[in-house]
Amino acid sequence: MSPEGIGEQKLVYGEAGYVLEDVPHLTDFIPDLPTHTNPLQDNQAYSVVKQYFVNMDDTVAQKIVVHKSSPRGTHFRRAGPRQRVYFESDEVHACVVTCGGLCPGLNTVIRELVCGLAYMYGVSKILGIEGGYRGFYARNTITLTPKSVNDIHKRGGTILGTSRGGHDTSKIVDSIQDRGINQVYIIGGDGTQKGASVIFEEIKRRGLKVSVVGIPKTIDNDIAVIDKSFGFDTAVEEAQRAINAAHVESESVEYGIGVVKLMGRYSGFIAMYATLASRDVDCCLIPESPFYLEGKGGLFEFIEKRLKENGHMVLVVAEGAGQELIAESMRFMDHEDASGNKLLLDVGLWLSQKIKNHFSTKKNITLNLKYIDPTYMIRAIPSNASDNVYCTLLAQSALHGAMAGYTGFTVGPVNGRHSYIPFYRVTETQNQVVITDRMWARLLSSTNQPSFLSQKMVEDARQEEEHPTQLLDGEEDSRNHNGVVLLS
Ligand SMILES: Nc1ncnc2c1ncn2[C@@H]1O[C@H](COP(=O)(O)OP(=O)(O)O)[C@@H](O)[C@H]1O
Ligand SMILES: O=P(O)(O)OC[C@H]1O[C@](O)(COP(=O)(O)O)[C@@H](O)[C@@H]1O
Ligand SMILES: [Mg+2]
Repeated sequence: MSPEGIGEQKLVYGEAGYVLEDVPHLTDFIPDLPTHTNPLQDNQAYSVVKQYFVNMDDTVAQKIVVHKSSPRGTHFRRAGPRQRVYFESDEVHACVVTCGGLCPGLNTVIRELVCGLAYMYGVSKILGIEGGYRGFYARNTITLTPKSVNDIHKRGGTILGTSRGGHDTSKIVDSIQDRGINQVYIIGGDGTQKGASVIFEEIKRRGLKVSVVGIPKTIDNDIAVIDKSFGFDTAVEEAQRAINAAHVESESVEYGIGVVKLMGRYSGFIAMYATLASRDVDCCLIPESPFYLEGKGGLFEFIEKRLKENGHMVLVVAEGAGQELIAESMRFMDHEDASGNKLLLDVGLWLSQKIKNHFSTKKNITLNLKYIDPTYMIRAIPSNASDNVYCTLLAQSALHGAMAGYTGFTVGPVNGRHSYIPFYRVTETQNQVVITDRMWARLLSSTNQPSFLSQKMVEDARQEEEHPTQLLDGEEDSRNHNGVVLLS
C-alpha cells in the first residue's frame, strides 16, 4: 500500500531482495497506445553508438556499497532513449515551466530541452510558460525554438520567469488540456516536485495522454535520492570569491573578522563544500549542527583563540544556521513566503552584531568585522562548465523518458547514472548534511573548529559508530544519505 498522499507505488520485486521502484507509464491508465520507431535510430550522430538504446530491463541501484549477504535493495529505472516511443514527432506539443527560487543552470536546462526535442525527436511545438505555475492560467506563453534559446545558457536566471505560490491544480490541468499540451517539463525544487506530483495525479484521473516530467532544481542541494542538483557546483565555485574577499579584508587589518553568509535554508551543503574547497575558512556554521556562543567550547571562545593565534579569521555561515538562537534572542514570530517556506532571520547580521558586542563589552577589543552577503549574487550567475554538461544530461534524460511514455517522475543521477525516480521519493524527505558522517568530520578536521556537540551527542555518535556508519540496503535509514557527494 502507498503511504498517504503519494499516489500509487509501482514496485517490482526480484531475486535476493531486489526491488524496482518504478515510475508510472501512460499505458498504466491509457491501454492500447500505439508505439513508433524511435527517430534517433536514423540520427547520424547517435546511430553509430553501440547499444544506444537503453535496455528495458536496465535499472540503477540506490546503494552501491554492499556486503556479501546484503539484499540487493532499491533500484530505479535507468534513464535514456528507448527503441519504441509513444509520441510521433508532429504529435508532440511540449511545454516548459520554471518554479521556485533561481538557480544557476535554469536557462541551460530550458535550452537543452528545446534543442533536444527539436534535434533528436523533430518536435516543433514547444511552449514556455511564463512566471512559474501561475503562468499556466494567469500569464502569457512564449514559443521556444532552438534559435530563440541558442544563447540563453550564458545568462543567469530563467528566461521564462519564476514564482512562489499560485499552484492551482485544476486550473493548471485545464490549461494543459485546453492548449493541447501533451508533454509537461517542470523545473523546480521540492515544492515544485510536490506540485508536479498532484498535476500528474489529476492528469491521470482525467485519463489524458500527457507526460509530466520533473527536473529537480535547488541551489541548496537538498533534494533527496539524487547525487547532487545542478547549480550546486557553480554556487560552491562562486562562493570562493566572497570567501577570498573576506580573507583579504580580515588579514589586512588588526582583529579582522570576515563573515560570509551562503545559501542553505535547511541544509548546509554549499557552506560545507565552499569551506572545504577554500581552506581559508576558520569556522563553518550550518543548520544541521546547532552551535552556541558563550562559555566553554562556544563560538566566542574559539574566535578569541583564533584571533590570538592568527590575528584574523573567516567565518562562513549558512543562512539557516542558528535560527533557534536568533528566535530566542529576538522573540520572532514565524513567517512564511507564498509557497509556505519559513522566512529566515538574517543570521549573518545577527551573528556579526553578537560577536562585535561580545568583544567590545567583555574583552575591550574593537573588532574589524566585515560582513559579506553574496547569496543573491551567487544565485543569479550562469552555470559553470560542469553544470552545463550536467544540465544537458538532465534535459536529455527527461525528454527521452517522456517520449518513451513514462510520466509522473523526476529525473536525476543516482550513483552517477541518470534514473527515473517516482515523485514521492524526492518529496518525502530533504537531504541534509549528516554531522556524524565522514564529510562533516573532514570539515571539522580541516578548520579545527569546535564541534559544538554536547557530551550526550558525542556519546550517541560514539554508540552509533559501534554499528556500521554506512547503512546497507535493507537496513533502516531515517537519515538521508546523499551517496556520491557525501560518502567516501
Ligand atoms: N505541497 C505542494 N503542493 C503543490 N504545490 C506546491 C507545494 N509546495 C510548493 N508548491 C508550489 O511549487 C512552486 C515552487 O515551490 P517553492 O517551495 O517556492 O520552491 P521550490 O520548488 O524551489 O522548493 C510554487 O508555485 C508552490 O506553490
Ligand atoms: O528570496 P527567495 O526567492 O525566497 O529565495 C531564498 C531561498 O531560495 C533558496 O536559494 C532555494 O530555495 P528553493 O530551492 O526553495 O528555491 C534558499 O536557499 C533561500 O532561502
Ligand atoms: Mg524548496
